[in-house]
Amino acid sequence: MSTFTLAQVAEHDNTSSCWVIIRNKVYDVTDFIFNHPGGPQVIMDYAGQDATAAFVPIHPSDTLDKYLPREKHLGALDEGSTRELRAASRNKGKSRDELRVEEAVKDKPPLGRMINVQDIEASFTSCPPETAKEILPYKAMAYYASAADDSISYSENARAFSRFFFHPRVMKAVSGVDPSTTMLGYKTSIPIYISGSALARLGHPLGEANLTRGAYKSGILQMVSSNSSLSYTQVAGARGSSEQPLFFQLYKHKNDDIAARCIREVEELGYKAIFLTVDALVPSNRELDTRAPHYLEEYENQGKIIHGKSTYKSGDVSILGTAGGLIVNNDLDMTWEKTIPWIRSVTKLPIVVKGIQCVADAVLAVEAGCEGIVLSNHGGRQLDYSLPPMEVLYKIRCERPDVLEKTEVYIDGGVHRGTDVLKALCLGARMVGLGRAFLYAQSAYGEAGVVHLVRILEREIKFAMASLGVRTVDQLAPELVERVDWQPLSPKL
Ligand SMILES: Cc1cc2nc3c(=O)[nH]c(=O)nc-3n(C[C@H](O)[C@H](O)[C@H](O)COP(=O)(O)O)c2cc1C
Repeated sequence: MSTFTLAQVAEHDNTSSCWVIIRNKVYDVTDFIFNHPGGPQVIMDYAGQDATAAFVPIHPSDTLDKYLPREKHLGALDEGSTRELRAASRNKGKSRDELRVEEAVKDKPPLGRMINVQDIEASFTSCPPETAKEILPYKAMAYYASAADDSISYSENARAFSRFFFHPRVMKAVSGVDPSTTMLGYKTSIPIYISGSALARLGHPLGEANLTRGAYKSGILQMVSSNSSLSYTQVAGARGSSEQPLFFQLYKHKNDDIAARCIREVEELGYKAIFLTVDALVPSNRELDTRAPHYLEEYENQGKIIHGKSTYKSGDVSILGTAGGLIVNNDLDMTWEKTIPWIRSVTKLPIVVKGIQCVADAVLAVEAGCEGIVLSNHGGRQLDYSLPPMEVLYKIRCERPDVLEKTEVYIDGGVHRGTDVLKALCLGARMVGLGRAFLYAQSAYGEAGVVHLVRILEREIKFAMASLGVRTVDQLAPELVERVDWQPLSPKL
């Protein structure tokens, strides 16, 4: 095997020839941008250098084997350079942000103090530290919490639930309330699932494995992101048993062969359904995330912008942010007529379309024969001012209730309470997904946090079901909720 010195790698730091070091191995990533989403970060920021620390939390361990041709795996660093890198990393010291996180982790409240979903999420500015956002490295917080433009859809997703009130029924037998149900035929202990969200390892070294194990222990279902930070094999390997169902969220690659390989891979690994994401094909404007490197630079310099020394020069603003690079290869030309039959030709797995934002598309998904749809605006992270999914669900209930009979309808975005879940089920949703809440729970408390989050929601759901006068989820009906045209005095955000 060839060996290289640090100086030799450093020579290749231009756009016509980009080499990087990852875990002491040397790779030529010049064309990587074209082959794998996520390439751009490595190329732009780490050409000629050691990219390990930036690469590892974002890319699964099999990324380079899968997407970078063998001839681009150049060899290893020589022994002297490896020692030099090791010494440099020992001497580098901790960043101010790393020290802040260490302190926050020490002060983290015990899990038992977390009595609702908001406790786990907590605000980034709350003092003393109140868990997830505080214990997250700034970059992870900015990526997880960010939303599009002015975050209007993000806040309204949650607020929409405040416009729905219950008509509880009394004198109904409700002992032994049972919130279990099924999704695509797979059993779940409560009607919530983990919605596929990228890069769980930014928040916790075990990342998606925390979600998978937590889902197993609490008996709920998990959708795994195309952009998970563990490989699809590693996530499947984290299952509590080979019977534990996993669903796969697909960003369809523009190259059909690469997309087909991905679908076949997850089918062989035992994933049970394809959730095709259709609402986030192009990078969106998430300013908290875009600003994160600038914020960190100032934070590390105790608030000072060191002019002339900044790594971020004028005209250098990239809205790609932490994950923009992950979706640069998406198929932008998907259609109902072409894409759904194409996926059917590749796999026998059920197809669910994730990211339906209006009644017309819900109808088209049914006509295309999809086994399910997710009403979602990507947690308000894509197109600001897209309607809250709860309002879309209400419109479907009013205008095309047949959709709710013909396919399974799921909803996500802004869900924080058991009552939110039940309002959606009353209107005809079968299941409700949560994205950020699970990322925060696993970041702050690992697998135990995931189980705890499910327990919180289970308690709230059971309480609300009994109070509504229903014993099983199939008794939740539209008559039990009413949409009001006024807003509570302090609607939740
Ligand atoms: C950090 C983050 C990453 C996400 N990554 C993906 C993804 O890779 N694929 C996808 O279809 N949706 C992704 N989503 C959207 C979620 O699946 C889900 O639709 C959304 O988070 C629901 O809103 P909530 O966070 O308010 O619960 C992501 C959401 C977040 C917050």
